[in-house]
Amino acid sequence: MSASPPPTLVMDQARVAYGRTPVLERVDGAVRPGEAVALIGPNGAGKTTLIRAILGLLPVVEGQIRVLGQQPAKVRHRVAYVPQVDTLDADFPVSVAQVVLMGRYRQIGFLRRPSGRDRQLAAAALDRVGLADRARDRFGVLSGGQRQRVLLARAIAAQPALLLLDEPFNGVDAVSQQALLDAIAELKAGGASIVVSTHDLSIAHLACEEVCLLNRRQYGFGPTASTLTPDRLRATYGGRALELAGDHVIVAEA
Ligand SMILES: Nc1ncnc2c1ncn2[C@@H]1O[C@H](COP(=O)(O)OP(=O)(O)OP(=O)(O)O)[C@@H](O)[C@H]1O
Repeated sequence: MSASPPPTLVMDQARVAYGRTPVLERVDGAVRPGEAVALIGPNGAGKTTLIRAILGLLPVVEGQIRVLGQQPAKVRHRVAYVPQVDTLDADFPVSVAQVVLMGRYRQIGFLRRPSGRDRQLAAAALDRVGLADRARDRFGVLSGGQRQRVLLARAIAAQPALLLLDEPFNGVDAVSQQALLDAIAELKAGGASIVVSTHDLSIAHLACEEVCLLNRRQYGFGPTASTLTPDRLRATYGGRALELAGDHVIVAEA
């Protein structure tokens, strides 16, 4: 029997702070190649903060976070990040193809010209999210869901070992949601590890082997089906109303 591969991401009693203010405590867990974990928690729980710590942009003041066995900042070139789409300036005058090609810059360096292979990888990534026909369009004319798919294509073009997605399904229609889910499944099949923050628990059931329940500290980390229990969710969300719909648990935000 072959040993399972080492985890891409390990969090060990991690505590993350903005200056002196701790935002997250006792975060623990591991994500292996080909697996995805959903970060679940209410507004202000610290999901974006954890993503920023995994990127090496915020200090881990106690415990540790390791990516590919190293400090996050040292392996930043192996990690791709898809920010919340509404944090971006849609008026920036750049084409869809140029946005995707930016995913190659960490590999090629900002001063070198992209090679034919870089352009091929970028074109294949745009095709993967179903937007090959929009390559020449200006990024800003696309819908929010389409922009989210372009940003995922930019991340795919980087061929990351670890992909971090911050609420990629917010305000996205069913077509874009399926395109994002398909692309995530393909990335996992290729051996990438994925961390995705989401308010939509059905996404955790559809796309993630594991979930990490957060609200300033960790309320659970483990296999999706056994960890997303009503009791744990109620604890994570501070007792706010929960509604059970078939397999999916919907949290009604107060
Ligand atoms: N730059 C900052 N300096 C100080 N505190 C911050 C900073 N950014 C965020 N915070 C605080 O950290 C806490 C967690 O915020 P974070 O954005 O990580 O939550 P989140 O789970 O991603 O929320 P949402 O679901 O609303 O995006 C919040 O209380 C927020 O006010």
